[in-house]
Amino acid sequence: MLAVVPPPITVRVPAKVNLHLGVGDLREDGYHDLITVFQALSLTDEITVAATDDPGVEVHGEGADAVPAGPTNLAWRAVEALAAHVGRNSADPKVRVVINKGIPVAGGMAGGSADAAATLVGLASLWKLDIGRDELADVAATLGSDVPFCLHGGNALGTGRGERLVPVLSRHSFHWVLALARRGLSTPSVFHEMDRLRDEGRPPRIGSVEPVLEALASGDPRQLALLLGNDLQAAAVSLRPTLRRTLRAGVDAGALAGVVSGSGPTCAFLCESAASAVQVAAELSGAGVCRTVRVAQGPVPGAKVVQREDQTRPAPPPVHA
Ligand SMILES: C[C@@](CO)(OP(=O)(O)O)[C@H](O)COP(=O)(O)OP(=O)(O)OC[C@H]1O[C@@H](n2ccc(N)nc2=O)[C@H](O)[C@@H]1O
Ligand SMILES: Nc1ncnc2c1ncn2[C@@H]1O[C@H](COP(=O)(O)OP(=O)(O)O)[C@@H](O)[C@H]1O
Repeated sequence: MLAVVPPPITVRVPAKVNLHLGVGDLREDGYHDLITVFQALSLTDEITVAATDDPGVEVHGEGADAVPAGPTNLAWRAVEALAAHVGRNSADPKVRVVINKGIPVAGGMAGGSADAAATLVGLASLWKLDIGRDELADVAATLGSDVPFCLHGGNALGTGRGERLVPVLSRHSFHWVLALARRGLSTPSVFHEMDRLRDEGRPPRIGSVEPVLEALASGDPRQLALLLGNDLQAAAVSLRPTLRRTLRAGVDAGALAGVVSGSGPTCAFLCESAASAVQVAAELSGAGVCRTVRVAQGPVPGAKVVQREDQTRPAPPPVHA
């Protein structure tokens, strides 16, 4: 009898920006306690998981060369973790993962975490698992601090390492311009640099989170712009001093405010409207302060299976007169 091979599953997953990233002291386990407000943005990766006799990971798209295609890829670690969790053979999971990157690599936008979250959602569907989002989030948290939020999407308040989430309501969409850098920054190095700067007595810590939650609820981008804050920003700028110029250029171009996204080096600029974001993006891309710019909006949903009719279709062949 012929075995029925399930069709491949494609999952779309968003990047994140931290609207507020308050970092506590270094813990004994090497992590820092965080109080953060995440927002999921319409800058996405697409992951396809398929049953196969030729297992492995393929990476395509922007920055693919900088992403490991072997067992250290976070998506592959997600395959192994979920297989082990549900009692499948994690040493030979017979799965192929194809990653299409749209999220900048090592950009402080949770690209690797997004791929891990998408892989969990894809495999739950491919393997027809009877597993709830909470159980999936527990597996996600073993893979990285940001992975649960990539499953969750929307807006959320993150505590602990960032893995404990409470949904946060917001009104309206917010419009962003993202300035992508030529080279990434390593997350652990930025946390180390922040500890070093604190040992030297600098810099001041950001304010409390409550006003940020109120601004999100109000939906007023001007109110939110005044409150964007990131305790890792000074460390990212210390390691990459050109970011100071990028942050200034975005505001000069008409953004309401700019902030380094997570551990950087991507800079995120909050704009008044969709039209303003397009204008800011055009001006910023001519300013020579970043590799490229993207326009995005948030919040958007977390990792989600792409229904067949929504899948990115190949471009139609050119029509000749
Ligand atoms: C800084 C943030 C903010 O959202 O995002 P990114 O800039 O990476 O996107 C996250 O906390 C990153 O989360 P993630 O990228 O999943 O980090 P993990 O793999 O869990 O940890 C990588 C390393 O970062 C440091 N780390 C991470 C999280 C945390 N709360 N405290 C830490 O000190 C530790 O040195 C850890 O070994
Ligand atoms: N699927 C993946 N996508 C991107 N990076 C990955 C992936 N798997 C492992 N990595 C590694 O994780 C590092 C951090 O990348 P990423 O998650 O994109 O950035 P950040 O932690 O700044 O949000 C990269 O330098 C890369 O080597």
